[in-house]
Amino acid sequence: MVIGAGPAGENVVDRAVRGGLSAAIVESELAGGECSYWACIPSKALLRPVELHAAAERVPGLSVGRIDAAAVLARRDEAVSNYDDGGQAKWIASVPATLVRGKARLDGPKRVAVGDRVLVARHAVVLGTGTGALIPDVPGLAEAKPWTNREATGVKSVPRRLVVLGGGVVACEMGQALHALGATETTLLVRGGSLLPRNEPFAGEAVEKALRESGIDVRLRADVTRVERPVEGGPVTVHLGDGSTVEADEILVATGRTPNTTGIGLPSVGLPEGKYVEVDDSLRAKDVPEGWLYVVGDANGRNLLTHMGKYQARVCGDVIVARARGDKEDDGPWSSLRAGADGRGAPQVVFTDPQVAAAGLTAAQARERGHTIRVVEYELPSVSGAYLRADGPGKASAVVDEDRRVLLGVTFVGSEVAELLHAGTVAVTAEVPLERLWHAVPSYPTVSEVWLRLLEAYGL
Ligand SMILES: Cc1cc2nc3c(=O)[nH]c(=O)nc-3n(C[C@H](O)[C@H](O)[C@H](O)COP(=O)(O)OP(=O)(O)OC[C@H]3O[C@@H](n4cnc5c(N)ncnc54)[C@H](O)[C@@H]3O)c2cc1C
Ligand SMILES: NC(=O)c1ccc[n+]([C@@H]2O[C@H](COP(=O)([O-])OP(=O)(O)OC[C@H]3O[C@@H](n4cnc5c(N)ncnc54)[C@H](O)[C@@H]3O)[C@@H](O)[C@H]2O)c1
Repeated sequence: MVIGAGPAGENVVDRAVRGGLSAAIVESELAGGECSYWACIPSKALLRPVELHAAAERVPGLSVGRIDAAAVLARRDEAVSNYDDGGQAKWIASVPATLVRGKARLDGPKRVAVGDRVLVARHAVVLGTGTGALIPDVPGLAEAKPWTNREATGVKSVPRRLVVLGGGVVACEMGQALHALGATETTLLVRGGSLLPRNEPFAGEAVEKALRESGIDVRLRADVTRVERPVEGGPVTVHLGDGSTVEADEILVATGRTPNTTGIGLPSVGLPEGKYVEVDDSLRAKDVPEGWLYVVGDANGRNLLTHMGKYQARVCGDVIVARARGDKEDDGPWSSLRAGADGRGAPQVVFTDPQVAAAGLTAAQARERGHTIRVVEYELPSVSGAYLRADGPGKASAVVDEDRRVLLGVTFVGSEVAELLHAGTVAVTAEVPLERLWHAVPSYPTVSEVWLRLLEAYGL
């Protein structure tokens, strides 16, 4: 029994059925989850024309017209299947698995209640309930009915004046997209001293510079004290600690996520509500007797990314099958029955222009974990391929483990660097020795030649 048909829950079902088990999946909203309708898919549909427009403008000889916001929103609607999950329901049926519509809650060991029905699992129950937007406890904010990722990705009419709270991935991506689509007066109120604080510092700096150059007002160390919206649907005023105010037509809250673990019966199995559910590397919830409860995706708080949730789901489905069969389990770090990649620094792309693509550890994280490291960097415009593409500014960095001469992490910042990332994920995950990486020759003149330049910068 799986609760939540987001990308993580759906993939558990797929693996469990492939392994010979039967499965049912309960969904209270749309099969496909947050990712398909209000997160990854619509946000990237909105960002793609923005990045392409900027890329085309950088190439001498091309002149591109204005972005047609109405056409972009129409394509977004197509990308989210007009908020109709018929295609996903069909896919679940084809697995084959049973889709149960309704809000599920645990009702004691292996028991799942949906309305007045109780379904009993033979082997396991898996939670894949995801997260919702976290609204910080700022006086007046909740009453002002702020936009979350849902309203921002589902935007029908772009507000002229937009204020965004936050400086993480959602704030940067949606701030840039909405600004380019018509929010000419966009202000980012960032609590900390930089954007994208989980990445290498040069990444946040590059995105900040690009946002500022496009006309977005980025205010770092902003202390939001109070929000007012006296008339519903009217303008909103944000008060800051220094006495200044920002007035806008809409306010978007992008200050992180909160797990959907309240009201789903966790106390009936001895677990607290409203927290990420802690799991072991086989995705089994800790402190549940007989180990029948698993948690995948955002709800376990390990890595709030679709691809990592799907990875955990593949592991979890296979674990449930192996345990149902009574197979002997290899529990080594690279066992297919353990989510060993989770703690090594998940690959992630921030789809702004410039993009930020990173895998493994940042230099700061590597130092914190006690590694002896050396960091090498290279400017992307000095790579022939990037120059020919007229990619504009960009930079790559690699964190080298000096004891083992392998890469612990890589970061690329620049136009459309997303597709450079998987080579980095492979090198970091497979712990390819630098001396062997030296023989992986990048084609000329591609942007991938930055790999060669990084190794040369290291001294090879
Ligand atoms: C704006 C935005 C953009 C993002 N972009 C990216 C991106 O580009 N790449 C990326 O990797 N990640 C991205 N993410 C993160 C990504 O959306 C999440 O990591 C991903 O959706 C998590 O998948 P999940 O299956 O764990 O949960 P979800 O996608 O949240 O799905 C959970 C499902 O469970 C259902 N559910 C919850 N409770 C119950 C219940 N009691 N009964 C029945 N059903 C229930 C929900 O209705 C939902 O359908 C983005 C996030 C946001 C907010
Ligand atoms: N392209 C992608 O992979 C992608 C895109 C969007 C979201 N996501 C994932 O979704 C998750 C949520 O993204 P997010 O941007 O909402 O969260 P985040 O955790 O990335 O960033 C939250 C930001 O809000 C700030 N903040 C927190 N509380 C605040 C407050 N009270 N006032 C002002 N600022 C405050 C934090 O300092 C931080 O900068 C992330 O884990 C992210 O990885 C991924």
